[in-house]
Amino acid sequence: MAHFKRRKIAVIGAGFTGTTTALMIAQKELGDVVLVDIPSMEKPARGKALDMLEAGPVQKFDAAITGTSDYGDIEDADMVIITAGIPRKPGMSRDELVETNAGIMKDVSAQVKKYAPESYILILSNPVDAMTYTCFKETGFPKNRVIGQSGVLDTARFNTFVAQEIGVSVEDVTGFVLGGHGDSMVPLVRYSNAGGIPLDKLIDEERMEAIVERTRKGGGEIVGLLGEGSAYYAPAASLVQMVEAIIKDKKRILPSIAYLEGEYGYKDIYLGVPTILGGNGIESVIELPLRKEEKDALDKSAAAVEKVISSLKKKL
Ligand SMILES: NC(=O)c1ccc[n+]([C@@H]2O[C@H](COP(=O)([O-])OP(=O)(O)OC[C@H]3O[C@@H](n4cnc5c(N)ncnc54)[C@H](O)[C@@H]3O)[C@@H](O)[C@H]2O)c1
Ligand SMILES: O=C(O)C[C@H](O)C(=O)O
Repeated sequence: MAHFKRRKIAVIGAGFTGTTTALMIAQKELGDVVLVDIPSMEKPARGKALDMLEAGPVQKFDAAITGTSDYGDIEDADMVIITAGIPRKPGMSRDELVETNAGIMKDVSAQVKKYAPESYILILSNPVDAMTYTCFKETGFPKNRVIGQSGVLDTARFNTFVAQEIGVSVEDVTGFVLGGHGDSMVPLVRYSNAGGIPLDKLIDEERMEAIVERTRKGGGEIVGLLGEGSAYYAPAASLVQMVEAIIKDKKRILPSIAYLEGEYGYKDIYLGVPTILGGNGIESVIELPLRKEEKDALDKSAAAVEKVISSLKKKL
């Protein structure tokens, strides 16, 4: 007889992005959440989990949320979201986090491989393209189950700025951002629209270029304003959209950091591309024809990611 159970979703790193993601998952009743942090942070992780749990009766959600430092508690998780790692400080690039966060990513990946070998992994820790590559190599999981988040967030930023510029609902704006999660990411204006209307019919070239530039530097803008730490509300919302696409087998067209084996002309790299996200994780990568200037911009972004990955390859 069938016995239905809630999904088990592990969130590694009980900091700003991890806890915000956990709360949003619970609010949407996507599954029970296990929040994991290092032993010295176990008590705060348990405290935050309990606090969120107690929001359930008010907000009317049923989801168990627990905090722990014991990786045994993620056993047989259906999905693992990795947010463990340090954020950048004002003036730093994400790539400067690579040494510290690669060490953390290796440790976490080994634990996920041991305790949740069938899980789908979503990675947030920066520099996220290279961290997703690290997790892929360390776990040996198939590429459809190791997925990085950046494009949903970068597109959300682009959509926000476009909607503000033309004074319309964010719901009507569909942006499109390709490439690595760095300042050379590639917002593709030609494939973006508002209510189906191409953006060049609504926004002049100079204003559009300013929006593209602001999108590229969107993470840094928030790092500068916060003074300490980096963005977490929109990153968490972006992760949750990807979790939902997979758990509900929605087959959404969303940008993911995917392992490429020849798509767009790149091999053995993780990079942001349009994908179909469904019950099997990344079910396919959508390849689009690019104009020369678009492909040049993507090449530049891929080269920046490749440089960070190469620095890690010797140690993987
Ligand atoms: N890809 C993106 O779009 C995106 C967006 C936002 C943040 N980020 C990145 O996500 C990471 C986390 O950001 P944050 O704001 O949550 O930082 P944070 O400092 O608030 O939280 C990170 C947590 O990870 C924990 N941690 C460290 N090592 C661990 C380990 N081995 N196991 C379990 N937990 C461990 C820390 O104790 C801390 O609680 C950063 O690297 C940040 O740059 C990426
Ligand atoms: O900017 C950062 O360092 C965090 C994250 O990658 C973001 O884009 O908000």
